[in-house]
Amino acid sequence: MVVLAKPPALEHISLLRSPEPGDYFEGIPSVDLAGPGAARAVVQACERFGFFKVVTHSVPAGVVDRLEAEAVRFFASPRAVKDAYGHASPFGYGNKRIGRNGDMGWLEYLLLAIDHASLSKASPAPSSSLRDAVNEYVGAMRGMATTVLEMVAEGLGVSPRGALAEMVTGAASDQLLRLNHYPPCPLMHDLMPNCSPTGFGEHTDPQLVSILHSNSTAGLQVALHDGGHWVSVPPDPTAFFVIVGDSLQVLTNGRLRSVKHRVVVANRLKSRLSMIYFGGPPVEQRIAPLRELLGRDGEHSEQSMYEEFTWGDYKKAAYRTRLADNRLAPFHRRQPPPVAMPQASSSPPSP
Ligand SMILES: C=C1C[C@]23C[C@H]1CC[C@H]2[C@@]12CCC[C@@](C)(C(=O)O1)[C@H]2[C@@H]3C(=O)O
Ligand SMILES: O=C(O)CCC(=O)C(=O)O
Repeated sequence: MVVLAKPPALEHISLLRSPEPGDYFEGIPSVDLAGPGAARAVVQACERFGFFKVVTHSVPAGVVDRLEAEAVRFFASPRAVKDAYGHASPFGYGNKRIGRNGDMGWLEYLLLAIDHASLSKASPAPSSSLRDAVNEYVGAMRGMATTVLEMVAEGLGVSPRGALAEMVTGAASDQLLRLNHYPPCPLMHDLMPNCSPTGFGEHTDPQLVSILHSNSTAGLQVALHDGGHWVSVPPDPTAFFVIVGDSLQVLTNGRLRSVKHRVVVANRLKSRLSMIYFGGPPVEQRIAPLRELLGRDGEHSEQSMYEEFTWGDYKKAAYRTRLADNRLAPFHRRQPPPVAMPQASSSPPSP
């Protein structure tokens, strides 16, 4: 048996089967947020996939292009310059290491905290032009997150319509932006053409919603709720992708489900560049199913599937986990014992 050694740069990075052209999944729902029936379409997509594509939106191309150009410039700068922006812990520049517990991927990134509507002082800004581009981009993402969450509320019959949206746009909300750069890895493809390095390992996002944009290099895969198969998402730099997070799953008592996703670095020539906005609530926010979804006026048709927690509790627990862990599992309520059927006195004893 021939055992091929992984190049040292790839040590600790797991390999995935290289996707084939036929792996592109064409069934990802597309939603025009301004179109008729958008609220229903958003809820349906979130229930079925926990993921959808926003096709018609009002984010000017210039806002995306400006941030993308800043990101390209930053990632092209010398390593020493990038390292000056901190080894992401959690904010700042990170290279291969994700989180604190040993996860590694074939990428470099800049993870930034957002205070209300602009880059937080806790996040180092590589340049004032990058800071401006981030602030402008985050403004657009907050707008889109608001629309999406208002539609979720409307589609589920929750009032007020802003109940979910205000959790991520209020002054104390906990928002993040990550710029990811996945360089190609031709050496790996020469060694093992059927395998590709993991760019970003499988995980669900802890927040309510995440909004992803990428250039035209493929790599994103999502796990289908129906069967758990991994499918490749066709890239579309004119669109945005909305990802349901764990907190929205709990707030809707499991009606909308967070989606597992990952990135595989399969293009041997071109970098993938992605920008992802994470909409999280204030630290003190109680995360529990919305009252309307548990039945009204004491007519308790449905019980909460989760133990109650705050976003602060969840985040603290999340930072102790590995990327692929199921972070909601510890908060799942155990099913109440089944109610015993009364025995009819005339029934014969069971054998
Ligand atoms: C192993 C990790 C890495 C975490 C924390 C912990 C579990 C979940 C990861 C994420 C996933 C979504 C974005 C992020 C920013 C988040 O909020 O949770 C990530 C964070 C990080 O990259 O630092
Ligand atoms: O780069 C991508 O397409 C996905 C990135 C991602 O999942 C993340 O940054 O949490």
